[in-house]
Amino acid sequence: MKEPRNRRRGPVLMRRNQVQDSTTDQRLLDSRGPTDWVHTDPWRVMRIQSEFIEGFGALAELGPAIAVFGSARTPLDNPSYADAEALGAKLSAAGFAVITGGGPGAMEAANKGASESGGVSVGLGIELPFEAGLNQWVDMGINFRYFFARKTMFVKYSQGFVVLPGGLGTLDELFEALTLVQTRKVTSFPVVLIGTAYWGGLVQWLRDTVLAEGKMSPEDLDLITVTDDLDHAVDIMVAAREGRAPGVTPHRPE
Ligand SMILES: C/C(=C\CNc1ncnc2c1ncn2[C@@H]1O[C@H](COP(=O)(O)O)[C@@H](O)[C@H]1O)CO
Repeated sequence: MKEPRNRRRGPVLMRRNQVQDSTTDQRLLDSRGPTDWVHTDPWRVMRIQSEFIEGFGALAELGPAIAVFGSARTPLDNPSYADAEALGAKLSAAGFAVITGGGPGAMEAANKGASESGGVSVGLGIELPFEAGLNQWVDMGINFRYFFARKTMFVKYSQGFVVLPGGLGTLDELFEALTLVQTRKVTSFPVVLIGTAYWGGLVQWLRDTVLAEGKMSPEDLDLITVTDDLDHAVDIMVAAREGRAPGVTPHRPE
């Protein structure tokens, strides 16, 4: 008797009319057919996964790093630009990689300071409708499509946050950091706001209204330092790295 046509797919055996004429590779490489699946959630989940894989892979061996946030609109001649640039240089000199959002303004300045002083200048860019791309001072850049994947990278790979004057994006990053620490979703890390005149009102409102009305704990406020002194900001980050900062445990116990 003639042996029936058969094909194995892993542990599965198929015979007679169950045998497909095409191979798996052939079907993969065939570009004909519907393409609407690229706009479905299961495919998006794969893209999201790939952003985490790329991010974790690229940043895993970065070493100690500080995230610097601040306005995308800070012009070159603004004192905040000079502060961001000097901060990038000082953090590099203290042995930290500098991670920014990779965009213009304060981000560009911090990357410039880090790069020009021979440090590690990282930009985690985000795809935006009006995006200008990664700034020219980013030496290691990753472009994200999803905000939440990008935010995970800031928190996972930074030992502290320094926040320069900024708008809604900067406030979002600041309050996300504080919320993650408050809810113990992340090991406590220092948050330094640069610019007493710019941030003073916000911190006073947090103290006089939010704290006074029992909507937050005093310890949550202890996380924040407001200063005009860049060296003080860097000292706080160094102290946290060495486990010397009050209320701040070293970020990576492992
Ligand atoms: C607004 C303009 C460009 C925007 N480009 C950005 N590129 C990368 N990251 C950005 C960008 N805009 C906001 N961010 C993130 O939010 C923070 C700054 O937001 P703010 O509202 O300006 O304070 C910053 O830390 C980034 O991570 C063209 O000028």
